[in-house]
Amino acid sequence: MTEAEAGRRLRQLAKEIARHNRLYHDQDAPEISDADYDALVRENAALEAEYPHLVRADSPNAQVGAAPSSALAKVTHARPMLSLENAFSAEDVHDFVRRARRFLSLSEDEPVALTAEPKIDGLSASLRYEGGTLVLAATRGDGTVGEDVTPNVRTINDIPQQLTGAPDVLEVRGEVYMSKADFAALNERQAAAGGKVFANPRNGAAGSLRQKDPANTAARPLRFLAHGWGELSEPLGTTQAEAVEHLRALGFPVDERFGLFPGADAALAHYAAIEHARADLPFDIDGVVYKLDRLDWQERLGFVGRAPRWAIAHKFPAEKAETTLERIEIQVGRTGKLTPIGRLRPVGVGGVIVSNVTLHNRDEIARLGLREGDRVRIQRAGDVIPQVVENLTPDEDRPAFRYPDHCPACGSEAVAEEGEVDIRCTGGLVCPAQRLERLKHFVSRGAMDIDGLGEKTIVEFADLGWIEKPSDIFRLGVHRTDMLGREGWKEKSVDALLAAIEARKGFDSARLLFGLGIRHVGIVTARDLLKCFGTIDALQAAARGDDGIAELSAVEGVGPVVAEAVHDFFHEPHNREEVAALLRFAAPAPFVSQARETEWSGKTIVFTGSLETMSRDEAKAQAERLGARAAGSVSAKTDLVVAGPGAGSKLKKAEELGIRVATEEEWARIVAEA
Ligand SMILES: NC(=O)c1ccc[n+]([C@@H]2O[C@H](COP(=O)([O-])OP(=O)(O)OC[C@H]3O[C@@H](n4cnc5c(N)ncnc54)[C@H](O)[C@@H]3O)[C@@H](O)[C@H]2O)c1
Ligand SMILES: [Zn+2]
Repeated sequence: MTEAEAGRRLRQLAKEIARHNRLYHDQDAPEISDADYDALVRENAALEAEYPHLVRADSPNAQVGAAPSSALAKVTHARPMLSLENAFSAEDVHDFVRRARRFLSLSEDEPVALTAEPKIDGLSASLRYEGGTLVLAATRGDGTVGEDVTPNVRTINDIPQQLTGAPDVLEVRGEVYMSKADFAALNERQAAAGGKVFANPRNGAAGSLRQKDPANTAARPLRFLAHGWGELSEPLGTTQAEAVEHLRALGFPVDERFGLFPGADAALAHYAAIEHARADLPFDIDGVVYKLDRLDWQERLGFVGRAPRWAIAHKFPAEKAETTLERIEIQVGRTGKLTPIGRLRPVGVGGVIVSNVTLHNRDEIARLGLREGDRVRIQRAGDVIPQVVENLTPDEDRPAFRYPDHCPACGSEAVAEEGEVDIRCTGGLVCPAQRLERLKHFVSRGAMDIDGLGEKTIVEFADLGWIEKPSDIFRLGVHRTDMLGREGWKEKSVDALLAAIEARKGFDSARLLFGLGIRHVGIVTARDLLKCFGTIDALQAAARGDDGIAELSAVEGVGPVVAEAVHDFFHEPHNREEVAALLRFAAPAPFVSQARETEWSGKTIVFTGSLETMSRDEAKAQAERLGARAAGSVSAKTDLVVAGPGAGSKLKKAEELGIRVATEEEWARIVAEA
């Protein structure tokens, strides 16, 4: 590599690592595995070692975490909260001890005692007690400035609010984490409620702690383990082990596997024991942390860059194995996304038998050149789904795996959106894989709003084969007698349901169009489209015309991505048949714009963060009724930003541009008063 190339690569790495730091630490939504992330960091460190004069001011090597979120108040730490240097082998650990010896000028035979304990995969928190009372709790943030999470931390049972016999000023540092079982249950609840699903317990814990509303944190089962301290008005002991024992005596949970060892070899044996127990621990760990026991030595060693010289994290290797990829199968998700799954000849990896791997998407299959029958190396890291990391029998002459261009569940065409790797089935209305989601959406409050047709009933009727597609809802009357014969149905409830359905004939055509569930077509876009074309029939004709996409893109408020989605939808014959049936049975009313002339007419409003009393679509519809336009991104032309909890970059941008920001409550007042 030439020097110029090294410089370019270092710049790329700085940018790339900073992006992953934001995704991981700030948004709690990593895109790559920790092992892949660590590889980028190591590549950066190796290049910096080779070209020390090229080390950048924004070197990832000198940074901790990510800047604190603007949604929470900032706290400047009394003493910085650091990261840890990593070791990946026993040799790295011996090196660490050798470096410390040299730094302290110790003789060869002077023993260097080490503590060793699990490295808990959570997020660090600093708890400040004054006069024995918890007064402040903060996240690490970028190490210097963190986020104030005091009210949130008060909801964690493991953390004492009051201490007896503690130093006047005591900052306890440790890990806020979520157990594996609580994490699985949280994700299940989040998925059922259509909320954010977390990649791992660490992200789940971080997302749960960093809430604007502590009531949200209280609803999440968070725990705490102490492993260190910050500012102190008097020392906790003269050694790490003494100080940790002191914290335990004050009432802080300390992991039972914390131990003191006479030297590196004994500490490494403890590492092996912890690694062996790893799968059975109730929480995720990603390594073992060793610390020099003597605090006077810690003091002298101090820290360099972003990490102390007296501690190191010995990471567990990702677990790997080799086997045969027997088949590649395509699954269709609830939202129509096609996902390739690899069926393997079963193989043991780190104590479990693995027979399936995710192959992610079409690009990943192409990148690895995978075909059925290939020998592959697979990796399982923590509790994540195993993945293929290497194709051991690549062969460019054999034909590549043919990725389907039709949905295996319904035969509709499957397409990728511009710039997207995911391939999706376009036959949403008729695809059995997407049936329940589509039906639920169709009858939902913002769409056809059919009373009495909840999720449970939809599942019941779908199982009976009475409703497969939305138009079947309007033909439910033919099953009236059968319905009456079913448990839980009385004449009154059956007739109420049939009347509610009947009442939706001749209903709002924008709501019907929205109810079709065309990708990217929310209620506002549905109105924009109908404002221009008048009826769904006319819209369909335009979408199918020679210049369909261009014609749709020309509509105010509709961009090329939406235009393409609408075009793809009407291109699919299955969908056209279903739309024709719906127009026949539901006979929607022609579109009438409901916008009023108000002080908000012609203004642009952006909604960001989560809204609690209304759906995003309802909020946009409200804006429309005031004659305003709901936009997706903040620019100098934005007139108002309505920000709910969790608002991120859009809120920040609004603040930078000096744009008016309102809470959901204030927005409700604006709507009521306009
Ligand atoms: N996948 C991604 O995109 C991505 C992005 C950024 C970071 N990461 C992961 O995060 C790591 C870097 O994050 P980091 O800077 O927080 O470093 P780290 O998590 O590897 O180590 C430092 C942290 O370990 C914690 N810790 C847990 N148990 C401890 C114990 N017993 N004693 C002392 N400290 C303990 C402390 O909170 C400390 O801040 C990477 O190694 C990577 O695995 C992943
Ligand atoms: Zn399909």
